[in-house]
Amino acid sequence: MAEEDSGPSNIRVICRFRPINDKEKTLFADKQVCEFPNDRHTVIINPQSDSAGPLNFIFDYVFSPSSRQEDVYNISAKPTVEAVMQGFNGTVFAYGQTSSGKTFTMTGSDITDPEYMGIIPRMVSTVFNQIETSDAKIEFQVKVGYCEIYLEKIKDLLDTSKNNLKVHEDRTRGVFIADLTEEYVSSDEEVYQLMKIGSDNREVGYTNMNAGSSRSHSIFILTVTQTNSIDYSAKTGKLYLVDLAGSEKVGKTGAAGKRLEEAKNINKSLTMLGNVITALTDGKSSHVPYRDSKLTRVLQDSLGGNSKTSLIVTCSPSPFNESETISTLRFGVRAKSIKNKPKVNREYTINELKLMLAQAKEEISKKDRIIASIKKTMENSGLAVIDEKQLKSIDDEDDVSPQGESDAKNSEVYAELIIEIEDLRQKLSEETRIKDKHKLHEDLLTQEKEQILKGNEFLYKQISDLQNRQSQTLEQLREKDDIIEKLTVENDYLKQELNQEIDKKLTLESQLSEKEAELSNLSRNITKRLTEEKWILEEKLSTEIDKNKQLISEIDRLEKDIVKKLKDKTKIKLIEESHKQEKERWMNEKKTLINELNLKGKKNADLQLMIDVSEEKYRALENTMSDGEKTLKRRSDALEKNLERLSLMYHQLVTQKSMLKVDKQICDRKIARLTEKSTSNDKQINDLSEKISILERENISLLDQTVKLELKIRLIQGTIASNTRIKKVIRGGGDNTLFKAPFNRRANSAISESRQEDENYDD
Ligand SMILES: Nc1ncnc2c1ncn2[C@@H]1O[C@H](COP(=O)(O)OP(=O)(O)OP(=O)(O)O)[C@@H](O)[C@H]1O
Repeated sequence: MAEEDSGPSNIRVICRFRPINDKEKTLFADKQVCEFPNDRHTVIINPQSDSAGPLNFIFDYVFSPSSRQEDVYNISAKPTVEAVMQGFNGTVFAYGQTSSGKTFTMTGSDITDPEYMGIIPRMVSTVFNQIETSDAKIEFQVKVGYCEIYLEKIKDLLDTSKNNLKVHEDRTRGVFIADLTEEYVSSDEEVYQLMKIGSDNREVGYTNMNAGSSRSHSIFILTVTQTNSIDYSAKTGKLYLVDLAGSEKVGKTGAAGKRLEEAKNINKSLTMLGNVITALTDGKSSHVPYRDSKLTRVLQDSLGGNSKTSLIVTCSPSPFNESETISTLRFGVRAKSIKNKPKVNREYTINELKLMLAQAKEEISKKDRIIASIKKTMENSGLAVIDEKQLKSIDDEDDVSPQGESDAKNSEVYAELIIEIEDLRQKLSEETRIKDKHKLHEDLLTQEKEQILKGNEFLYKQISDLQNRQSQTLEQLREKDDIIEKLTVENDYLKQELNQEIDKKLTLESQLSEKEAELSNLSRNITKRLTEEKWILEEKLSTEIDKNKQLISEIDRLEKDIVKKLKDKTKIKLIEESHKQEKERWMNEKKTLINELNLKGKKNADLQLMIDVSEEKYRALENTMSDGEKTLKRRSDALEKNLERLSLMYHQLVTQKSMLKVDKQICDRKIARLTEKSTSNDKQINDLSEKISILERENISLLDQTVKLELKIRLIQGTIASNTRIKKVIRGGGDNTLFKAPFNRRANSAISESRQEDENYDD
C-alpha cells in the first residue's frame, strides 16, 4: 500500500560539479579547487585565496565532474518522481551560478540522446513507464505546464500571450499558478514537443559566462492524477522542475543595459529565496517571506510545505569561480535543514466515504463481539468490575433486545455522529467567522506589513546592490591585492636596486670627493706648477728676450762678422792664393830638391857602388898590400864624412817639410772653424745663406783641393820618406835584384804608414 503521510522530511540536497570549461582552462589550466572523498557525500574545497584551510561540505550526494546524466537522475530526481506517482507533490530545482550546469542537469544537452538527456526527459519516461506497469483499475491523467519567471512576471511558455500570470492558493490545490496552460499528454514524445515549444520561448541571452545563459527561472510542472475506477479514490501528484537563473555576481557576467536589469532581478529573486530559506531554518522567524517574490511564492509548497523536494546545487571546479562555488555550497547547506511536510493529495469520494462507514460498522460489530466474549469470560470466572451495573444493564439490554433494536441503536449512534458533525460544522463556521474577523485584522496587518515589506524591498534592493557592489569591491580588492603584491615585490626589488644605487652613489660620492680633493690638490699643484712654470717661462721669456736681444746683437754681430768673414774669405782666398803660390814654390823647390836628392842619391849609389868596389878592392888589397891599406882607409873616411853631410842636408829638408806641414794644419783648422761658423751662421741667418753657401761651396771645393793637395803632399812625403829610408834597406844584401824588391816593398809600407800617421794627426 502506498505511503499516505511520510511525516516531516528534510529537503534533499545534491551537489554536482561540472568539468572545467575552455575559458577556465585558459585562465587556470586544469587546476581544481575541489576534492571528492570516496564517501559520495563530501566535497572539500581548497580555497586558493583563503589561508583558513580546506572547507568541508556534506550533502545527500555529491557528484564529481565525471558524473553521468543517468546517475544524477537516479539519485536526485527519480525518488521524487516516484513520490509524485504516489500522490505527493515533488520539486527538483537546480541552483548555481551561470554556466555551472543547471540547464545541462535539468534539461540536458540533447533531450533525445539517452546519454545526454537531463532530468526532465528522464522523468517523463519514468512517469509513463510507471503508468504502463500500474494496475488497470487506476486511471491516469497527465498534464504539463511550462512557465518562466522573468523580471518578476510569470510568463506562460506554452502560450506566450499569457505573460503575467498570478499565483493563487486554495485549500485543496494549495499554491498554484492561475490560468496556466496545462496540456494533457499521453506519451514521452508529446512532452518533448511541449518542452521544445517552451524552450524556444524562453528568455536566454549571451553573457561573458555563458553564450546561452538562462535569464529567467523556468518551471516545468507535471501533474499526475490517478483515479481508482473501483473505489473512485483519486490522488494528485504535482512535480515542479525548476531551472533557476544564474546566481553569480553581476560584475562577472559583463552585463549591461537589458542584461544588467535582468541580472539585478535575478539577484533580487535569489536573495528572496535565500531569505525564505533563512526564515525556514533559523528557528527564530515566525514569518516566512514567500510573497516577497514570484519565485518564492510559486515554490511556497516546495520549501517548507507539502512537497518532497530535492535541490541540486551545481558548481564549477575551477579556481576562477571559487567564491561563487563556495557561496553556492553554503546555500545548499542552509537549504538542507529546511523541513517539509509532504502528504498525499487524496480526494475521498462518496462511495469511498460509504465504504469507510461500512468498514466502521463492521469494526463496531467486531468490537461488540469481543466485549460480549470478555463479559462471558468474566461471568464464568465470577469476577466483578467497577461499572458492573452499567455493563450489566448493557448486557441486559443485549440479552433482551432483539437484533432490530440493535440496528436502531446503531442508527441512533450514526445520527448522533451526524449531529456531532453538524455541531462541529457550526463550530467550524463560528471559527471561520472569527477567523474572517482575524483575517480582516490580518489583512490590515498584511497591508502594514506590505508597506514594511516595500520598505524592506527597498532595503533589500539596497542591500543587494550593496552586496553586488561589495562583491565587486572585493573582486577589485582581490585584484588590487594581487597588484599590490606584485607592486610590493617590484617595490622590494626596486628598493634593493635603489639601495644598491645609493651604495653605488655613496661610493661614487666618496670617490668623487676624493677625486675632488685630488683634483683640488692637482689644480693647486697645477696652479702652483703653472705659476712656477709661468714664472720660469716668464724668466725664460725674459731670458729669451734677452737672448733674442743677444741674438739680434749676435745677428748684427754675425752680420758684421759675416761681412768681416767675407772679407776674411777674401783674405783666405788671398792666403790660399799665397799658399798656393807658396805650395807651387815649395813644390818647385821640392822638385828641385828631389831632383837634387835623386842626383845625390844616384851619386850616393854610385859612391856606394864605388865604396863597395873600393871595399872589395880594399879587402883584396888588404890581403895583398898593407901600405895601400891606410890610403884606402882615409879615402873611405872622407867618403863617410860626405855621407854624413848629405844626411844632415836630408834632415834639414825633412824639418822644413814638417814645418810646412804644421803650417798647413793650422790653416786647415782655421778653415774648418770658419766653415763651422759659416754653417751655424747659415742656420741662424736665412737670408744670408745663399751667399754663404756659395762661399761654402767654394770653400768646400777649396777644401777638396786642399785635401787633394794634402794627399799629393802625403804621397810626395811618402815618397820622400821611402827615399829617406833607403839606407836601412841596403844593409842586408849585395844582390841588386834583391835590393830593389825590398826597397819597393818598404817604400809602399812607408807610404801607408805615413798616411796612417797623417790621418791620426788630422784626427
Ligand atoms: N556536467 C556537465 N558535463 C558536461 N558539460 C556540462 C556539464 N554541465 C554543464 N556543461 C556545459 O556547460 C555549459 C553551461 O551549462 P548550462 O547552460 O547548463 O549552465 P547554466 O547553469 O544553465 O547557465 P545559465 O545560468 O547561464 O543558464 C553548457 O555548454 C553545458 O553543455
